Amino acid sequence: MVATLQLNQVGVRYGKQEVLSGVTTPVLKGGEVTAVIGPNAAGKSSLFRRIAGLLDGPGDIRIDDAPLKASASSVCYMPQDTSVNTVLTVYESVLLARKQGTARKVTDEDLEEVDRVLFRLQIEAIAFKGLSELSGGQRQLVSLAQVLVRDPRILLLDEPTSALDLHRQVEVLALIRSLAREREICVVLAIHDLNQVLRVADRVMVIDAGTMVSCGAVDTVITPTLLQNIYKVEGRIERCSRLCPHVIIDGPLGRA
Ligand SMILES: Nc1ncnc2c1ncn2[C@@H]1O[C@H](COP(=O)(O)OP(=O)(O)OP(=O)(O)O)[C@@H](O)[C@H]1O
Repeated sequence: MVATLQLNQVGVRYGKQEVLSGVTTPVLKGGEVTAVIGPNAAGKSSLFRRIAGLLDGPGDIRIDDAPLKASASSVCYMPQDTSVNTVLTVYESVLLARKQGTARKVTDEDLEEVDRVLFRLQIEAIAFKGLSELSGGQRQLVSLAQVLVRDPRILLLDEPTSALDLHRQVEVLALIRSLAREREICVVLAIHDLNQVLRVADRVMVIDAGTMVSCGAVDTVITPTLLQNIYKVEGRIERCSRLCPHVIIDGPLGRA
């Protein structure tokens, strides 16, 4: 069955401070990638934590047309901060993530799935390294392995490529996109690089100052007006010789 996610008037408060309010989306469908963009401190991570069930707040979150509480196990969330404090190896941590929340014994299928995910992320070579010995980029790839191995229906990725080199960014985003299609899972990812958004996303949600200011097809949302209004820069969207759209920034607003 194709996964679905829908938000209705969703908000987040920290104590008395409201940092997000009234986020309402159309039904986000499995097979699609939705990019969440917006300036620093706009509320993107808070939205992810709310959908992951880590924060309470107003509004209704429905997964596969059921309330979040009934289907929380379908959601896997990769936070922005992937720092670790553990003596586990990469392999152990990914296997533990696979078993998370269950008391059952490890099966051959679990081991095969761990191998498969490490292979797809091309991190088999570091499988038996300790997590504390990894570089920032390696740590981010392992965090990604830890969520992918759980076979999520709703995959929430908060800046999953921020520590990766360009080659890895392109590969990982292509992998995420093909996993969304293959497994019909609903992927929602926060990402700052608008050119990567143009490559990977089917839909874009823009969060600014705690509200959702638009949600729609990539080419209708990523426009010179968005660059001006949200990012305060002058820019254009142009197609390269292979007809792929690219964002070109001319400079800060008023000084281009
Ligand atoms: N645990 C917290 N307690 C209180 N306020 C918080 C907490 N976490 C975040 N905030 C505040 O909520 C607002 C939104 O933060 P959030 O991390 O959701 O933004 P973001 O859009 O993900 O930003 P960035 O792009 O910089 O990662 C900010 O003003 C931030 O200071």
